[in-house]
Amino acid sequence: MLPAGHPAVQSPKIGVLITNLGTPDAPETGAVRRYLAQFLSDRRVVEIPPLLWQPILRGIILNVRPAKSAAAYREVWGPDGSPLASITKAQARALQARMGEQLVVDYAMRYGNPGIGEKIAWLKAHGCERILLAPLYPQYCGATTATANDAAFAELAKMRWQPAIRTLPPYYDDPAYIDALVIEVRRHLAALDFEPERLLASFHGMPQRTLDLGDPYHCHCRKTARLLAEALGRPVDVAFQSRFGRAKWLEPATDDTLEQLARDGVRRIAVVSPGFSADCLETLEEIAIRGREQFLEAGGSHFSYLPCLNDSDAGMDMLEKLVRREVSGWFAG
Ligand SMILES: C=CC1=C(C)c2cc3[nH]c(cc4nc(cc5[nH]c(cc1n2)c(C)c5CCC(=O)O)C(CCC(=O)O)=C4C)c(C)c3C=C
Ligand SMILES: [Fe+2]
Ligand SMILES: [Fe+2]
Repeated sequence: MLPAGHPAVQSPKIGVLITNLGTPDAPETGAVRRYLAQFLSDRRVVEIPPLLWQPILRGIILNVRPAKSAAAYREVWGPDGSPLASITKAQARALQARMGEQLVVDYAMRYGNPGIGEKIAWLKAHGCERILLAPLYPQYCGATTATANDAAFAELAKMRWQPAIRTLPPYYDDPAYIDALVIEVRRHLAALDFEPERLLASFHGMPQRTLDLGDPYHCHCRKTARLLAEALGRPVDVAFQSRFGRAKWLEPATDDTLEQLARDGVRRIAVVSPGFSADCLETLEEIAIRGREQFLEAGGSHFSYLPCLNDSDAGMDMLEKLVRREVSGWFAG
């Protein structure tokens, strides 16, 4: 109890920084090259010694890939820019509206703009003495979750007077997340004009070596899919997309799986990407455009890509719940 007449303890201002991977500023070769140079120089993403990797990256990849990727980005670019950027911005806005003045909500990107360091500095300058870092990856991966936190801590390393920090844990098996997926999958399936024979969950891949070294990502993806299948009461197939480079990646690969299913006689399929909190190049171009072509060319007749949680009511209910849980210990009692 506070002594009579003692002013109530003031809660310090709390910031919430949601982060995602990042995206180029424009669907043009130069912008994509700058983005890929930053992304693929991250040693959490490509774990090849820089003396070996940088000549390959600068000599080959950054000369060949940006033009191809820019063309893919143009296929999905919207009036508000890259889908990943516009959806992440909408999520931050919706979360701010739900939290009211209790919290300052902002968003940042690990690669490209707006950067994580700049937003941490901004939140601190605007009086946030406590900041929740929320990398929006349900499944933990060193190449996504950890590197987002690294970028924030690199900014803190420059500060004499740091804010206090919490990081959002992975939420791959959190009932709030599974519930949100179930609501959205059911809603989108109900709107289809066909009944899919199979539901495929396509997660972003990573090198097999990362799993062998102890990264929990693969296990997290598998558990999400199992819980989703149990909650939906129907089987969910799992595959890993977006293979990059020559090393062995997690299997089965989404493109091979789509072709194989069609060859095996599956005609109608729905694909969902539970590992992406926002639709992006990897879902809208690789799955919804190219995946569809692959499946139909291999003999399928009906294909539907079910959107990510994005800023849907169910997705925002989940995010609000996860964030409230993390910051609740920060309010003066
Ligand atoms: C959701 C989790 C993700 C993991 C795990 C991940 C690992 C990973 N990615 C690459 C290489 C690339 N990824 C690219 C795009 C991209 N990746 C994710 C998410 C994860 N990546 C997202 C959300 C996006 C889309 C960005 C957008 O602008 O919409 C790309 C760039 C696109 C391209 O040129 O094709 C590359 C390259 C590696 C090597 C890796 C694991 C180590
Ligand atoms: Fe990726
Ligand atoms: Fe891709």
